[in-house]
Amino acid sequence: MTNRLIGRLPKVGIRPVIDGRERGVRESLEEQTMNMAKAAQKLIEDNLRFPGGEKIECVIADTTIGGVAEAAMCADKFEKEGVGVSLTVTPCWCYGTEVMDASPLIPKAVWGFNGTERPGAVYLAAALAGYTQKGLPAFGIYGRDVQDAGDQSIPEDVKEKILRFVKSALAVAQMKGKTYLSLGYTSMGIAGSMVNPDFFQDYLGMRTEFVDMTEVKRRIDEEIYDKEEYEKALKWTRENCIEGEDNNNVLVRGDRERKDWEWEIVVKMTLIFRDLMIGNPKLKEAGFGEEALGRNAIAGGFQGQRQWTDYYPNGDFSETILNSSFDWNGIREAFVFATENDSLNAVPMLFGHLLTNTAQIFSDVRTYWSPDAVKRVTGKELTGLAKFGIIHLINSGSTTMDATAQQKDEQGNPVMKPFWDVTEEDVTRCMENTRFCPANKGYFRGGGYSSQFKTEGEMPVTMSRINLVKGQGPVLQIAEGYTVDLDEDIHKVLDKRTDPTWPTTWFVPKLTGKGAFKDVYSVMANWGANHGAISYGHIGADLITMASILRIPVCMHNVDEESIFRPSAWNAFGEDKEGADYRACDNFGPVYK
Ligand SMILES: C[C@H](O)[C@@H](O)[C@@H](O)C(=O)CO
Ligand SMILES: [Mn+2]
Repeated sequence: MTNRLIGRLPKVGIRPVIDGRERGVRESLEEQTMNMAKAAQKLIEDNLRFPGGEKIECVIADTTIGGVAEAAMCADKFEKEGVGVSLTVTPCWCYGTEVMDASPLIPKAVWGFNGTERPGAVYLAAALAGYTQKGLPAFGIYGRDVQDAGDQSIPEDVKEKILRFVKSALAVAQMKGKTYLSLGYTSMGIAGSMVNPDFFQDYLGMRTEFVDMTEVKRRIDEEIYDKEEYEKALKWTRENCIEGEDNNNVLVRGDRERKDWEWEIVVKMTLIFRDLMIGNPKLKEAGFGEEALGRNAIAGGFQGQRQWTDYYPNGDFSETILNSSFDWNGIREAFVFATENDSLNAVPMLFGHLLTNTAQIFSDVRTYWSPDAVKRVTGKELTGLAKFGIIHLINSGSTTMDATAQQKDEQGNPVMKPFWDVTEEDVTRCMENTRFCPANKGYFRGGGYSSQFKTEGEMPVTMSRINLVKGQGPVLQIAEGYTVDLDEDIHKVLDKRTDPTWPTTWFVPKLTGKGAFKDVYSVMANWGANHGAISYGHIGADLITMASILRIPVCMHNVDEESIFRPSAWNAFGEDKEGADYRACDNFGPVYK
């Protein structure tokens, strides 16, 4: 993995299951069944990638599976190969529970060919009944239109479901066994930064590691970082990061000497945060074997406020750099790193990163601006997508530079790309459109630099968030929408009354006219905490699928009902999808408990 995580990348295991009756039936089906497995493999390998850029690998069982012995041989192979996701395929009748995948920890789907010469779909129904009865929820995939027996193509609706399942299940498999690194603990009484090890362990299969912020200070003082990289990083920062206006009162402003020292500290903090997450072989060469190992962290967060920031430069610069798809070493996979150690925002950032392979935005969900309020303070009307009101996403200068909307696709549209598609020009534009302003000393006595920019373009995005509810457990909320580029004269007035040293994204959710999505105000009012994780693209349906694999119910979303894809067992909990989701998640409980 690019970000040097320990452990193999999970593979996708494909199980071609077959009618085991030899002397005619089985033989006539061997080729067609294996071909389905090969077609699924091609579809998956051609379309999906890991966030580190690696190709997805599929493993097909050595033989078709006609009964229990062959199912066991397949399970054995999958275990040796490190399979983390299971897809069973078949065109025909098979012996439901005899050929089933009985491993409780691996997400499962079954694709039954919709033909009529052989009963693939009726097997699917029998198989899913078995999975449900045994408490192993599985996704059922069954094309809408009947295909002829010889047809080896995969219909579009089946493709969509296979890819949605595999993408979500691989995201789940990648988190398992990895770490959330909590640097410091609770920031300003924010509940999400009271990192809950039971949630991580039971629902995500993850470890939580706690490191006191004094460790960062020790590494600064004892120079435990790669000094060569530090010189390179500082030079790059001086040459490429544009220092913004100092908005502090002249009486509290730092002089040039202090500011230069702060730059040095924030660069060191960035190296140290990263090394704490994933280790660094260079530290071993320098005699720090223990520090060289890191903590296998797939996500992390830094408390910062207040003990650290009252005394030392804040984490904004480091958080921005880590969350961006590039730094002094070039273009690379973005890290998932939460401001204020809000682990319940880090988790949806991690979901978004694993589902889209792109950098994630961390923001306060700060203000709902109604059209009337905007008119009152600016004298101007909101128009276009913004006309029913906007939500101000902004945090203390810690957001990924990928969110400047300066990365462009081939048509010149603003996008946020997986790092392997990010170009040098994209990086230059992101940097040119970002200022690093001396931090607001009222909040940050120790100074530091906050990234400041405006998301300058219309992009489809999805905001999400996990909240923990005592007695219920975790719930996920999802709002698909768009970033909007407000007229500069409206933006300036609204931004100035908030904090002109921070990065701003103007967000408009898609409205449905009902419930939490009745209007923009209701979305803001229904948001469960002060933060949101914002991911490029409309990924609500993928998040819903992923949440169901993890047994996390979704309490609010604006995704079309037709795109909701959950294990077939959810149908047994009633026709109202939201209520059924809660009941099913409660019934099956967290996967790793
Ligand atoms: C500087 C302030 O303390 C901010 O960090 C604060 O408004 C928040 O971001 C709260 O989440
Ligand atoms: Mn915040």
